[in-house]
Amino acid sequence: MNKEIFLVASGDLRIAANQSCWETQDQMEKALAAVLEKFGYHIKRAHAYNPEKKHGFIDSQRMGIEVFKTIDKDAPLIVAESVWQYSHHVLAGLTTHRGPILTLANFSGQWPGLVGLLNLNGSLTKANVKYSSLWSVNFDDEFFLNGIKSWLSNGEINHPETHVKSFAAVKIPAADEKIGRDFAAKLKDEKAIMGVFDEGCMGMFNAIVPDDLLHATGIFKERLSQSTLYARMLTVSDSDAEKVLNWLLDKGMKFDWGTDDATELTKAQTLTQCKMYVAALRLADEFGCDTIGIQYQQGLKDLVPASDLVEGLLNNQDRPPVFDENGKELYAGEALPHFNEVDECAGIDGLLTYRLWQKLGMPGENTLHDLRWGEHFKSDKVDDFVWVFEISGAAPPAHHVGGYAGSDSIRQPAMFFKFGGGSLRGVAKPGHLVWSRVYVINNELHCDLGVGKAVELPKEETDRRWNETNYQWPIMHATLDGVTRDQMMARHKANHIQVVYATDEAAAHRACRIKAAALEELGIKTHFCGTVDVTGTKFN
Ligand SMILES: C[C@H](O)[C@@H](O)[C@@H](O)C(=O)CO
Repeated sequence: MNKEIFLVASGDLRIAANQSCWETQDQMEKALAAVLEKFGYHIKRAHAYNPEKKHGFIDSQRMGIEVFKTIDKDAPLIVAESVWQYSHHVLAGLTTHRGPILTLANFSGQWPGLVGLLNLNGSLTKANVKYSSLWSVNFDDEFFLNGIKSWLSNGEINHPETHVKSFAAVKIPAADEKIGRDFAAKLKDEKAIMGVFDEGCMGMFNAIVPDDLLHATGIFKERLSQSTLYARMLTVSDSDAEKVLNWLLDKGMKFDWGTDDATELTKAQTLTQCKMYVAALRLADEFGCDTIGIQYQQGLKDLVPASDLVEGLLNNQDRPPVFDENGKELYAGEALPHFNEVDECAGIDGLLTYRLWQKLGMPGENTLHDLRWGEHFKSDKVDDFVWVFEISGAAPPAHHVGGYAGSDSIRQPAMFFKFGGGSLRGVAKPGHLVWSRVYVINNELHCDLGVGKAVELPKEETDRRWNETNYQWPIMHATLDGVTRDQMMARHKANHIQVVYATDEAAAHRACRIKAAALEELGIKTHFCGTVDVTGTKFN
């Protein structure tokens, strides 16, 4: 391989995020350069630090296109990430790059860099761009060194996928298959509407499902606008907003209110969020939506506080009642599954899972999380690699220890959310899980799924993990059965992962099989990851 390797770093659109994260990115690039020098390779940054902006990231699609004009198309190229990044900043350039591409991140939770890497990988996969990927805590471990040697000598890294079994290659019990297929056939026949409040959040190309692929599942998009949502918020009365807030306070939910609008959560911000909650349900009802996604970024973030509290409430079956202007209760007694950051892949999954779980007699509340980071943890209750699943919004209080009373709302970090607003935060209760992810590859919908557990960690460890990441956001301590950290990182084609609880371990395995059959019936090719009891013999 050419001894000179180009490096690009895609960043956020929000200048405050790019400035806050620059130091970490710079340190990471220096550590990487030192390792590559040892192997006789030299890094050439394709874009310089910008002293006026005070960061060295590609911060727009236009800038990315201009930077790629200066890169030799046949040269080896590393996309190095230690921050949350917008994939479309570099996607255009990467689609026409001919040399070997390596996407790489430091395995750290400080900023959502791993989340950015996984989004980029999912986006490149959907765009049919060939790439290799690597991650490392200090760039000195065997896994990383073997990977980088392989890339430097062959221009590629092949991560084994021995933990994956495709649905087409196994035989699940006929009774499970029938339940899943019958359920999905009905869903497909009856059809469903996915309300999309402004498509394409934060450059997440992988999160946009092409309409023709979606239509084949029986789901159709209703393209809605966040401008309409804002206009509708203006029509919600103060007393309707107060009723929502009082309902939450009566349930015991806590709000970390202060008085400084710029740095603290204020009651006024929370009340605006309550108006958004009411407006979202009224609009969803008006358009007959079965699920909705509000992106918040690009547009709404410049007008009002964050949508995160709203998203968590919508995803919970027990939630403040909302009425239309004629007094009819909307979606009475039901959640309105919400896909955070308008991640349409999660939207398909969230809707199907909510309804299927109810059919199976289990609570249907589910959510996406970011696959944020993780570390091995050993105690008398767990000895495993424990992931930090964490997301700014969308986690339903039903997932939290103590429900509403165990949940609180903390001001969103100013670097991402200048108008504040609170989260709906809690610690996910211990229990058995089914995890999944729908993604696009070769212009087809696929889904990986498996089983795992939300585990209990000591309070100090929860606090440590929160402080290493975003203490404002809901957290789940998750272990994945039969899938190692590196298998997960190598295979997962998205920044998000969907999770739902099952009543016990046997139910998790059975529901995972049934869900796979349902997805197959919708035309989504499924793949069991890890030690799923596909034959249904382990728990008899
Ligand atoms: C606020 C941040 O940009 C987050 O939205 C980001 O880390 C994500 O959640 C990406 O999925």
